[in-house]
Amino acid sequence: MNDINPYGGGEPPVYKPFPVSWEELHRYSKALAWRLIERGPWSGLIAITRGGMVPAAIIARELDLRVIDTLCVASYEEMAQGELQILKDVKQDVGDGERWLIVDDLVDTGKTARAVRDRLPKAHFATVYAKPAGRPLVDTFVTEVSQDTWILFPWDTEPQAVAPIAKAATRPR
Ligand SMILES: O=P(O)(O)OC[C@H]1O[C@H](OP(=O)(O)OP(=O)(O)O)[C@H](O)[C@@H]1O
Ligand code: HPA
Ligand SMILES: [Mg+2]
Repeated sequence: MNDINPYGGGEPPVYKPFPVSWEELHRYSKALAWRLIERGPWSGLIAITRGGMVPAAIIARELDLRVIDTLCVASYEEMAQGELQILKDVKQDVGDGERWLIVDDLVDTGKTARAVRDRLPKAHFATVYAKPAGRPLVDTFVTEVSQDTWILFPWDTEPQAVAPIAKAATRPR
């Protein structure tokens, strides 16, 4: 198994890297929009910052939604999960969230989704990617990846040279 911790330092968690390109993210976000249009109509969309803003923009365009709000949540510092902080609440009067769509890039442990659902219990929670621990908290998603996967989003990565697999596999760690 490959292991990654692109940020270096400390005890690196061992994950399978799962790189995602802009094109893939666009395609999967559009696939999510196809699933969501059948569940509408929606009063508007709430993006969970920051990762949710990219799929939210694509979904809002596809579903022709123009009322967009944000719920600003911070939980991870690089790859380390910290204490979840709600930095800014929804500004729009959305009540219990009924007929509102919440969009995030992924659910991992489900901690973020649980905090958001506690605030907006009737809203529809949608993500592009889901790991098994968080999957029960999502109403609609597109792609499941294993819990020991780290999804590398295009905004967190840049192309760089890598050793051939044969050389990397024999290199002492
Ligand atoms: O299911 P969980 O274990 O809670 O993890 C999922 C959340 O973690 C990431 O956000 P992060 O807090 O890293 O902030 P960011 O969106 O600004 O990158 C991701 O965008 C999800 O919102
Ligand atoms: O797999 C992931 N990738 C990027 N950000 C994340 N935040 C929680 N899990 C992940
Ligand atoms: Mg996030």
